[in-house]
Amino acid sequence: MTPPIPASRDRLRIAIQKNGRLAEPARALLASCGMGWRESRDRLFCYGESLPVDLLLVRDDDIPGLIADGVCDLGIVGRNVLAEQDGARIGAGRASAFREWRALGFGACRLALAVPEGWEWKSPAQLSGKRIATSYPALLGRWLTREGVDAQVALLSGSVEIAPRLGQADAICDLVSSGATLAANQLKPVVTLFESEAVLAGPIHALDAARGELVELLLRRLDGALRIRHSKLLLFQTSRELLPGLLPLLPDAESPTVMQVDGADHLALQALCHGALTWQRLEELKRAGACGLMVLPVEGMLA
Ligand SMILES: Nc1ncnc2c1ncn2[C@@H]1O[C@H](COP(=O)(O)OP(=O)(O)OP(=O)(O)O)[C@@H](O)[C@H]1O
Ligand SMILES: O=P(O)(O)OC[C@H]1O[C@H](OP(=O)(O)OP(=O)(O)O)[C@H](O)[C@@H]1O
Ligand SMILES: [Mg+2]
Repeated sequence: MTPPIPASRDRLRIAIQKNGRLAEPARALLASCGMGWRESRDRLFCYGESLPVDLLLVRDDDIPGLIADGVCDLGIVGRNVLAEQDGARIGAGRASAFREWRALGFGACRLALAVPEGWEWKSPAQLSGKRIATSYPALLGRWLTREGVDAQVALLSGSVEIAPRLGQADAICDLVSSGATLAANQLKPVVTLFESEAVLAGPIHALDAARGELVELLLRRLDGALRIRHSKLLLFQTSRELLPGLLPLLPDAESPTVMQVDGADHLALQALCHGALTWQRLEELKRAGACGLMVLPVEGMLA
């Protein structure tokens, strides 16, 4: 049965992308914080069953506005979208209404200025009097002002890379990840304006007490989930004599616990490692005197 959208605002509401690049990773991250949902048949709303936290499934561009209007409390969105819309508000003389609360470590990309491959790029001054196509007029405008460049901005909502070939623009400013789309359109990136990743966005001001408590709980779980995301628990045994030679091989280990087993000389070590524990690393540890090496996944962590 389709769950009704609760009117009660003592539940928390988080907006995430319905479809697109951030949709699945955002859901997976929230699920790793212990959230489970019942989804409406139209796939626009998810009723939180394990916590009083519901999801709104929307276009990513709508997320900052939903937070600004108080329709939802938090959202998961690209920093690029958040910064662009904040810049647009400020440009229109309005106050900021949302901000980044946490960086989430996925959806990495950059906003870059790209020019035709044949251009010999020397400096931003070359763009004076040129037309630049972009979906990010506020971020581009801020950069042009800072560089003192007087260029024309052509606003496009997608397929920006094709604009120079269509004679619609001389250069572009768009998101780049692998660079494949630029290369396919005979363009080259020349300046990075902005580094982006998915972020948890929320209002500028703290939420009221009831929802504030729920947010605190969620943030504690989220911080734990983010910390252990790429982490593993490493266990091994060694002798007291060899331990000083092993510790420098674990620069990414968080406060290793050393325990004594079978008399003074025999030790067991347990450490949460944040870097990759490759076969090569394990073999190096073994050569340095570690034995009984074990790598275990970490399901949860509460500091
Ligand atoms: N090539 C890329 N690689 C990695 N992350 C990207 C890339 N392109 C965009 N992103 C990030 O993912 C976010 C969502 O991108 P997506 O293409 O799904 O958005 P969209 O087409 O605007 O979706 P919607 O239908 O929700 O409006 C972007 O705002 C950006 O933060
Ligand atoms: O550097 P790359 O790895 O090639 O990625 C960059 C492309 O990815 C995004 O578009 P997307 O594929 O989401 O299509 P869109 O035009 O619908 O946004 C972005 O707008 C670029 O066009
Ligand atoms: Mg969008």
